[in-house]
Amino acid sequence: MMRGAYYTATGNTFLVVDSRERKLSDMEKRLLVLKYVDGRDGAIFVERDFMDYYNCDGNRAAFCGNGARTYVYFIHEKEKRNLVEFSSHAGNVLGKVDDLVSVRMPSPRFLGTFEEEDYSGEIVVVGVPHLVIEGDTDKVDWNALLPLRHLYDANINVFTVKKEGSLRIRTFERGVEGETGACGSGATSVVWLYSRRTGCEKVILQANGGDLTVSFRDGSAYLGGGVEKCSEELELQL
Ligand SMILES: N[C@H](CCC[C@H](N)C(=O)O)C(=O)O
Repeated sequence: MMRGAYYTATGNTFLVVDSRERKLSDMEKRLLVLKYVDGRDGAIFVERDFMDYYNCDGNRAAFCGNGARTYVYFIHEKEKRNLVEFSSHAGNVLGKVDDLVSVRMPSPRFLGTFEEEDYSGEIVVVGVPHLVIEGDTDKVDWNALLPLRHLYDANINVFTVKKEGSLRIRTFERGVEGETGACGSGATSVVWLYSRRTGCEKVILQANGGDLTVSFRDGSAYLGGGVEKCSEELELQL
């Protein structure tokens, strides 16, 4: 019997499966995702020292920043540890619980710029690919952006600078195929570009589901924010 529960990380919603005692096959993971994610954005498989992540469409993604923060929160809850180190398909992750739940993110990689009819921006990988577009977050037409979502097989982030060090961000997530409450790797992609442009080393992002903080220290990007458990424990039938 596998046990799980639902969590939200700044509005990014997840099924968390406690797989510390029993590793599941890819087929078993896909089955649990399609059966139990039930409208959340994805599923986090908490394995011993490893996080596996699936989007709600049943496909694996290499990384999930808010998912990594939820992994850290889960281990903190169950094993009473404030420092949590684990690996993922995008490399090792260091996590910490203090007033925020924070993780060191995979190093951002710049892939280039894009220029289409009405939109232009940059392509950044933070474990997973993101398009970053500076624009009016009050007037986002996701339907008009769908061709870009598929052309680059990437998540799409639109951001506005509210004031120095304070951004508004909205994200359309691959594998959810819709706008989510927040996206940690997307937030990190946006801030990495903004920081290279302005030198700003700590940024608060207002996502739909709450605030995320991205800061840079010793060349690494750290993502911080809240995490909440929002259901009782469930018994998951394979
Ligand atoms: N919400 C996640 C991103 C999930 C990535 C997934 N949507 C994909 O790239 O396939 C985050 O907080 O980083």
